[in-house]
Amino acid sequence: MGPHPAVAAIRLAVRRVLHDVLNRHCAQARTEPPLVLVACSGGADSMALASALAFEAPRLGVRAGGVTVDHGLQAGSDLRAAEVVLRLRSLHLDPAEAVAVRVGKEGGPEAAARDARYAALDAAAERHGAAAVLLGHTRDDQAETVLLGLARGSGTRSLSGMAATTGHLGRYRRPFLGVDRQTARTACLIQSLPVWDDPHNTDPAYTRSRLRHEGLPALEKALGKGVVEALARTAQLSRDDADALDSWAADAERTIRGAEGTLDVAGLFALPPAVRRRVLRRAVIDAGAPAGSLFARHIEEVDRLITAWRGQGALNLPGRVGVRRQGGRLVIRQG
Ligand SMILES: Nc1ncnc2c1ncn2[C@@H]1O[C@H](COP(=O)(O)OP(=O)(O)OP(=O)(O)O)[C@@H](O)[C@H]1O
Repeated sequence: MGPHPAVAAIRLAVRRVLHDVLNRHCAQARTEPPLVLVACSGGADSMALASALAFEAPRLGVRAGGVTVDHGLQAGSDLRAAEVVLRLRSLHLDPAEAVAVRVGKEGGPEAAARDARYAALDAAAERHGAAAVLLGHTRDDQAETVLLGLARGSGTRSLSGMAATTGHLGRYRRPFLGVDRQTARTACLIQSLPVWDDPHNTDPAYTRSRLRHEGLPALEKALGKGVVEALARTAQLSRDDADALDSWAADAERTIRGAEGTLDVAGLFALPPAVRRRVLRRAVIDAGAPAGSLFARHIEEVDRLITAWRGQGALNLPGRVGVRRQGGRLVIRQG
């Protein structure tokens, strides 16, 4: 008898990614087997991921380990991290380690914890020479990300949600973007994997938690099942659109950029708005604005300097970046 369908589904998802990691590794003419780490919070999604990695890796000649990050935000978080390490070891993942981080305040508590976590995962990947780090984001997480983007009035890039492959040299992989959360949970149950339920995930103080427990169920009630799948599909379609527009913008930019920090207004004006906004966003980031603090409304303000005000106009953006219209040029500079 084969494995339970939920277990088969998570293993297949991981196998696909490992094949890809192996192909890339071989293309680099490496002789030693690649190391793949799972980023594990101890929650159901990443425990299911750890179990599938532990099962598939030895069959494909891949070394597998795990890292858990202790954000130090709750009492006893160090004990929990130590327990996650024991669980990873019991799956024969080696290395298995806990990394403690200091969470700053920049951008709010959730963003600060995320930044600290990725910095720690990057450092762990470098330390161990890992070819890839697996993250347990599921299709439901993807649907939530798309809905949050819609509610904020975001463009196609934000609506494309999380990428399956991302980070330095495509280090981060999300094998479960096509797997729903219930499947991951069932796989944990079937395999008797102990999981830790993060209280933040059910705390109505958090937007994502309200969306998960109230918003999406209400949508499904109104529109029928399949909303999560449809939103995840929207993410993929938006990603394709955003990639195409990005490459159009990169081409356009070459002809529109003048001396350092200037753009040709007539050239910008001739572009379709979606392409123009991309060129502007890149120019503003290049001038020193932090990408994370730059929202669609900022770029719309810059855009209005080109489309609505003829001749003059100036504005200030995050990162002390100033934009001013000077005749036929848009000057974007920090300072
Ligand atoms: N403390 C942590 N240590 C290591 N990896 C983490 C940690 N927190 C999150 N991750 C990684 O990021 C992924 C997404 O985490 P997030 O908390 O947003 O989602 P989740 O749906 O609650 O996942 P999980 O059930 O695995 O906790 C996790 O599946 C895991 O791979």
